[in-house]
Amino acid sequence: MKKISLLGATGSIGIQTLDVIREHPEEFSLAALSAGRNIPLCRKIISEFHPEFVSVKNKEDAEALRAEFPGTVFSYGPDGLQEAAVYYKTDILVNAVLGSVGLSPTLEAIKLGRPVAIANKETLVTAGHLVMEAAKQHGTQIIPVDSEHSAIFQALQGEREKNIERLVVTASGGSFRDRCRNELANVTVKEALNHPNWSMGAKITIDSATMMNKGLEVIEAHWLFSMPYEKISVLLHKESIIHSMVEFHDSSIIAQLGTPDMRVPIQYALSYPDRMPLPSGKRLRLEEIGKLHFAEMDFDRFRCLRFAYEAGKTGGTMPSVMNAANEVAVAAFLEGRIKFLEIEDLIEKALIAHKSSANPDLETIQAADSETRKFVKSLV
Ligand SMILES: NC(=O)C1=CN([C@@H]2O[C@H](COP(=O)(O)OP(=O)(O)OC[C@H]3O[C@@H](n4cnc5c(N)ncnc54)[C@H](OP(=O)(O)O)[C@@H]3O)[C@@H](O)[C@H]2O)C=CC1
Ligand SMILES: CC(=O)[C@@H](O)[C@H](O)COP(=O)(O)O
Ligand SMILES: [Mn+2]
Repeated sequence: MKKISLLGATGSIGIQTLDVIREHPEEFSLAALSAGRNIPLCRKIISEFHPEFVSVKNKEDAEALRAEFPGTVFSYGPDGLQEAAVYYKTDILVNAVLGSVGLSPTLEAIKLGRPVAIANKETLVTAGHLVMEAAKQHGTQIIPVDSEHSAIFQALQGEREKNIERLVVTASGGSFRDRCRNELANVTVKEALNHPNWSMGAKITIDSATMMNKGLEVIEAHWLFSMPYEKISVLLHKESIIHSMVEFHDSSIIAQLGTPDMRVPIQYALSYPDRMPLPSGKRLRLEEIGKLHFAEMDFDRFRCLRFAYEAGKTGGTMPSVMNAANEVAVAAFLEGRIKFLEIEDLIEKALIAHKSSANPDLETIQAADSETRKFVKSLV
């Protein structure tokens, strides 16, 4: 029985992680969780899974829940998130919280040598050097949950790093993949949230439409697989059937395929190195799909992807600045305060205004993050 600590239990990845736990009651149980503001859902999860420890965003919510569930320990805020991540009875942390708030709890779990199944891509983008260094130092396993990185991780099983020619990260193209740039000026939030293949949280769905999601994933791949940016390519693949690939020196390409169902990479991260059935999952039938399509990435159409390669190559605090600017800009777009194309304009302004500090520690990263948030908010 693997006891799980789940950060972001009320989100898209969190809910699908609970689906996996529900399908395998003999193998997995939920020992600790964190939620944000969705208290009705949090309440339902507690009633079904009986976790021992729960953290929520606000103190008042924690107090109300404590009165309702006297057998559970409650906490709140950033400290609570951290306590949930390192809860002493858990065997693995699933980090499915949204945004750079996921960084400190991940680092704390790594220091305990606790395996981390990582969905929260902002952690690796902002502090990949600290995360991977700490994981090496403490012998902690970092297992990717993001579908592309899970695909690469699976394709690399039994392979040697020295034989890799390049990683190929596939991209669906997002909600506006069939529109040119001048058709994007007045797109609505509702249109942007209509992803062609995946059902995901709002923020990542917008990131997918701007191609920032792929930018974050390129940086994530750089750290997870210690691969130089020159050896990471992005390929448009509109069906999201091939979740990513690895090309080797001998020209062989190994790909991982499947239906667009995040429960598969989540379950693989939990059962790794084993595999388990997923009874309610739909099997891929290529004969029903017929054709798969591929196209080269256009960096002028998708400017955010260019920003991400540049920020990643610059390194230091630049990826944190890009990420923080993106988080603020996407939130402003979702609230209807800016237009879609202003997301990339704001990110560009933040990147231009910032002078990167090399090899930053956690405090420097957090300072760059909060200064950027202030700067971008002042422009919105
Ligand atoms: N969705 C997907 O298919 C994929 C997501 N990812 C990554 O996984 C992460 C989560 O994505 P997703 O599940 O879509 O996001 P959602 O927005 O659906 O869920 C986010 C979760 O984080 C919680 N949360 C948000 N802000 C805070 C905060 N400040 N403090 C504490 N908890 C907070 C939310 O709580 P509440 O709702 O209760 O307020 C919710 O539980 C992201 O980094 C994303 O890029 C990666 C691959 C695929
Ligand atoms: C499910 C998942 O991993 C997402 O990151 C997904 O890949 C988004 O798809 P695109 O960014 O390719 O549109
Ligand atoms: Mn992904």
